[in-house]
Amino acid sequence: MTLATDTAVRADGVVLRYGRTTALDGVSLSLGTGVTGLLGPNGAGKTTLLRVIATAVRPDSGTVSAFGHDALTGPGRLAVRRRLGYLPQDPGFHPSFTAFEFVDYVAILKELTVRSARHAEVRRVLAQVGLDEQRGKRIRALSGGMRQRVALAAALVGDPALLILDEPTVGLDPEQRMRFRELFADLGEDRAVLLSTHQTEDVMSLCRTVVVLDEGRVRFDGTPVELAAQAAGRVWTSETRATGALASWRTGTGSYRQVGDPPLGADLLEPTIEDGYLTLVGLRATEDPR
Ligand SMILES: Nc1ncnc2c1ncn2[C@@H]1O[C@H](COP(=O)(O)OP(=O)(O)OP(=O)(O)O)[C@@H](O)[C@H]1O
Repeated sequence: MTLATDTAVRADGVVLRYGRTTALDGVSLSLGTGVTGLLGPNGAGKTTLLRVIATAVRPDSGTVSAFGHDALTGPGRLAVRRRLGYLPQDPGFHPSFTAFEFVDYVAILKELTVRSARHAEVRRVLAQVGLDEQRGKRIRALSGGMRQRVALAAALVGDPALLILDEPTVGLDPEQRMRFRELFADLGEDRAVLLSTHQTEDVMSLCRTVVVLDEGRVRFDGTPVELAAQAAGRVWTSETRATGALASWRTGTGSYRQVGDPPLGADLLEPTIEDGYLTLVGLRATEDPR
């Protein structure tokens, strides 16, 4: 059974504990076609949530479904895995494999059993990430950015309808980040892409929706513009540093840019997505100390 709507993934009330740590504390969200950004401070539960949706770990409670399949049953899990591409933080490279051999190995695990068709698919995904010339190179000889591309190629095998990417642009230089951005935007045109990142610019330029996770809970779920609007009326500029602001720094022009509670008559600025994020996560930290 598949859902008639655009919803690719639905999670409801997902709880996952590691011993005494509650990594996910009742997470609900749904993902449709397009790129969804997942933002959150270190330890917020982003990787855990991606692993749950990628069926790599089972939650203690709650439900997860993808394309209408219950991801927590055996047959449902298999159906989800067949539609899924997952780029984990550590892809488990074997450094003496070539790029081609690694992606081919992943393709075998993805049940592409006919050798000629599988090799054609491996060449296709390596070309898609711009690595056709390097496919015979050993992974140990590739730069960090190229290794990330190999990992992305592996995730793209079989043209999955759901792509889960855990901090794929970490450690990339600006030019490579731009290339990845272009690729993710293309990929998001006809599939659901869930992208965990610390790069608010990636979210602003790419994502249709953004989810902010903090201490295992969804703090925000909306558009990037709506996230920026969380800081409306809370960003201002002044000649001196304000005390008690969430953030305050001297800009290149010599004046201070500040986020927090502005004084009366403050010279307000247009908030960015980063300001919105800081307002959400920073305020929680000061209002609800646990
Ligand atoms: N295998 C594990 N065993 C025990 N605790 C874990 C395990 N994995 C994660 N945790 C804990 O669960 C919480 C959420 O971790 P998670 O890695 O999902 O966060 P994150 O948002 O991805 O962080 P980061 O941005 O640093 O990657 C943290 O407190 C972390 O220490």
